[in-house]
Amino acid sequence: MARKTLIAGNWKMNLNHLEAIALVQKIAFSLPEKYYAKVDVAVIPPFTDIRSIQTLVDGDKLLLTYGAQDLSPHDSGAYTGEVSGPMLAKLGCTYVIVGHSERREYHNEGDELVNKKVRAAIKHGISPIVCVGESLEVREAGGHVDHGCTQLIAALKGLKAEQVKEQVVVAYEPIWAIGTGRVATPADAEEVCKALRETLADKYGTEVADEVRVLYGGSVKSGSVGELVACENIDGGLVGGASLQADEFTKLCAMAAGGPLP
Ligand SMILES: O=C[C@H](O)COP(=O)(O)O
Repeated sequence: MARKTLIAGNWKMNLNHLEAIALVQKIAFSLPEKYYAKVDVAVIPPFTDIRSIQTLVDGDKLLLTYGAQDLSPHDSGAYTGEVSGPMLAKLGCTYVIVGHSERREYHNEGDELVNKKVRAAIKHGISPIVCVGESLEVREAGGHVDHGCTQLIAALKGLKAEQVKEQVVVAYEPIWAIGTGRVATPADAEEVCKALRETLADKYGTEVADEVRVLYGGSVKSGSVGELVACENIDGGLVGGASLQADEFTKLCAMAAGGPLP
């Protein structure tokens, strides 16, 4: 079992391409290269920033990777406003977020569409960061574990074990913790992340489940990431607000790698 910690910064609908360049440069400048041996760092900007970030990463041989926040289930055609897997692959995206609760809620994305998007990502060699997570109502009713596991099974429907093992990243994001400042306790996050891994083991075998990275997301900060990634089944963070500030994000990545910045 050799799962490398992943910190992915989901910028959501923030920062134009000039601001994106400035932030990536600051991150690259502030996070010494040695930390990348212990933690994979990714930025997930709006579509309009990706080309600028690609140029920066390629040109300066930066060690961080990048991805997109969504993709179309279709490869091309008359789908106004959509961005396809082949387009993202051509831009060198390593990851794409699929099934984020904000897309499920504001764009009515259901399990079937999430599954199609996951398959589109895999088909084009992009790792889907598959988000699952319950509302406060579901948690208070005690249904959080079942909810996350059911969402995960639906999202991965039709995938081969090899594809899950090599390409899928899972993110447990309880909706009540997103953007609220109310981070889940390590024990609460670990409970669900462990159950998600067990679900993967039941369906695809332990060899697969042991390789898949399961992240936690929801108000993760530099002060909380250490105890989260210390949990056996939490392999990193999907970070929203804290990924928009270079100082906080680099500190967070360093803490996830096991030590503070020098
Ligand atoms: O994708 C990221 C999550 O929605 C977490 O956002 P947050 O760190 O601002 O709570």
